[in-house]
Amino acid sequence: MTMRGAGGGPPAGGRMRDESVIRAANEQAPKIDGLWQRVLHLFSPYRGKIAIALVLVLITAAISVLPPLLTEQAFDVGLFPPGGTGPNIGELWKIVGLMAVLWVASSALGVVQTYFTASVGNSVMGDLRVRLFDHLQRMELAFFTRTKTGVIQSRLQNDVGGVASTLQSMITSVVGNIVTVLAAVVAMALLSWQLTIIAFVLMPALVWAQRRVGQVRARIATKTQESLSEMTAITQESLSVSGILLAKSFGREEAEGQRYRSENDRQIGLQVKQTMSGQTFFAFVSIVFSLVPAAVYIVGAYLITGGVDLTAGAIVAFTTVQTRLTMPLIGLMRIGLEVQTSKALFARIFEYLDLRPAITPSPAPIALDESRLGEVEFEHVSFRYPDAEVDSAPTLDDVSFTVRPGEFVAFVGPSGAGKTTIGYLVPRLYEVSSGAVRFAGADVRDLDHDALIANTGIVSQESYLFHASIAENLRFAKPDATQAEIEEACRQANIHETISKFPDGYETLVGERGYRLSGGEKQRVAIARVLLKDPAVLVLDEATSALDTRSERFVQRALDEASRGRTVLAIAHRLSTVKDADLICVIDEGRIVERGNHAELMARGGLYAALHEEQRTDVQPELET
Ligand SMILES: Nc1ncnc2c1ncn2[C@@H]1O[C@H](COP(=O)(O)OP(=O)(O)OP(=O)(O)O)[C@@H](O)[C@H]1O
Repeated sequence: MTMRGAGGGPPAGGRMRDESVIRAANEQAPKIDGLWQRVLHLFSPYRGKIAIALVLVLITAAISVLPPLLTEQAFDVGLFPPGGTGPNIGELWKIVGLMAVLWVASSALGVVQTYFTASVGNSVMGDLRVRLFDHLQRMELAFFTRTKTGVIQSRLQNDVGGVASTLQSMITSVVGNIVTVLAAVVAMALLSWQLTIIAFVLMPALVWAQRRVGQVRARIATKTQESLSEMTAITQESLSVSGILLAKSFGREEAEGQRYRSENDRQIGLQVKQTMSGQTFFAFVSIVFSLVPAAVYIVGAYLITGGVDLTAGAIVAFTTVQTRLTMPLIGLMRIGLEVQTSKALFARIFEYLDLRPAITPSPAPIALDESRLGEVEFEHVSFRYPDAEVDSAPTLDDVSFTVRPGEFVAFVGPSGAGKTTIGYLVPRLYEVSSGAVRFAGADVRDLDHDALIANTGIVSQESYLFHASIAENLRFAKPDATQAEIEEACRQANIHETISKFPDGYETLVGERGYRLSGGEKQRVAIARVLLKDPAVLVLDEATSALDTRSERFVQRALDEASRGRTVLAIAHRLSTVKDADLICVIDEGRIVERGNHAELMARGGLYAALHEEQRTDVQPELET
């Protein structure tokens, strides 16, 4: 059984408001339990590749320990053999040859290992992106009405993209560097344990400082990502066709540019702050490491004076290893810092992944009863939008009606009365607050969701087309539609002739959101699209509103034709389009205040008759011109 009612539903992720609002008050990264376990879990499908990469890392690391030890040999056996007999050239060649072989082998292994890490890192990032995309698609409509599109896009692109480098470096750089460092420490300890202590005496302090810097950077990273979100949102809003149209028609380009510039300035500031927050620390680390050889010479001198057996070769080899250790050690600290910083990004990604859709398909769905297909019933339905004030009047209040298969039921009433909302509740785009919506006799909350969607078609007030060809837009409804089917649907929607006249015909690109088409053309393509889907129940929300009188007549006829044998719930402003409806429900302030056919409602002399009169007198002057 699914949860009933918006109030009884899960604490919908949906409850989350626009992130700029939440974060303004709370600039911390979201708290996610078991964050690192979850990050590690992302790698589990790639265990095999990771194992290969790690083996390669270990081999490379093991190999890298040998050359410094060979350096000692080169000095103490090859160049300055005991006894002062001069260099032993034969031995030196062998040692140098072995060194060269080891360097070639370690570089070759490095290339192969990079392939494995890059492939795992990118695959994990790709999986995360797809998981997030799929998850967001399952979120209820209300989530999208309250969250800026750009903010959603930014989590997918900037946050997931931002952790990419960390994902890759986590696999090998961490393990690789740890192994290199450990091996080097072992080599150093073998050469002289006393000098090793000197070399690492400041390490604990550096690790502590690194953690502090990491925490600061994580906080800055959260702000940076929020700012990036905001920038994406501004770009998405201002540089979309609708946005640019609005800015141009109101002469607001400069103001929009200013909005972008000020967020951009904030972004630059944060990026610089983020980069600089680590710089001082790493400058300090570099100084410490650079001073170690000097300290080693001094301490070495004291040790030799004190009777400790230290050869020149051992000191040179020690400082060679120590210098070679510096880069991996700093690398490790950098990764540590990067991982801490990426925590903020991972937290943002998991925060979205943890959002629970307020509307979920029933776990035990009821199969659609084909014999009752076309029946739609509202049973004492009350509804309040999830974001509406709790004590506000409900958008729909105790709405009940029954539509039998093949009937044409119209919903009319003043603007904002709740007509569109009724249309949304049929395919369960929102959950009723109380009462029930029944489709083919079953509660939509219990019904097989795919069957419900497959048998419902909506032509909404604002028809949305993808930036693709007309044919591709139509095939969205039926991917395997033949050209003949497409043309037939377009003929019914009275758009075939128009499309045929376009130079590219059905291959014409409609432009972003269909802006290359006129309002009427776009509307008719949208109608053709739903006709191609051929659903048992059609919700027409002002489907003919964008059409001129002549075109409207054609489409109306087509819709009448398409409505035959189909249940239609028509939401209309123009009462002329619903005169022949089997039932007209007059909605006012969320309630059905009158119902009946046109003649009955006219005879009643109530709201419907008043609206009719209003429209008749409104239309009159237009007809006279
Ligand atoms: N996502 C939403 N969140 C909160 N309130 C909403 C939302 N969508 C609509 N409303 C409110 O619900 C009420 C009913 O809206 P609805 O779109 O159903 O009206 P309508 O009768 O179709 O109006 P119109 O004829 O102007 O299209 C309105 O007061 C509107 O402001």
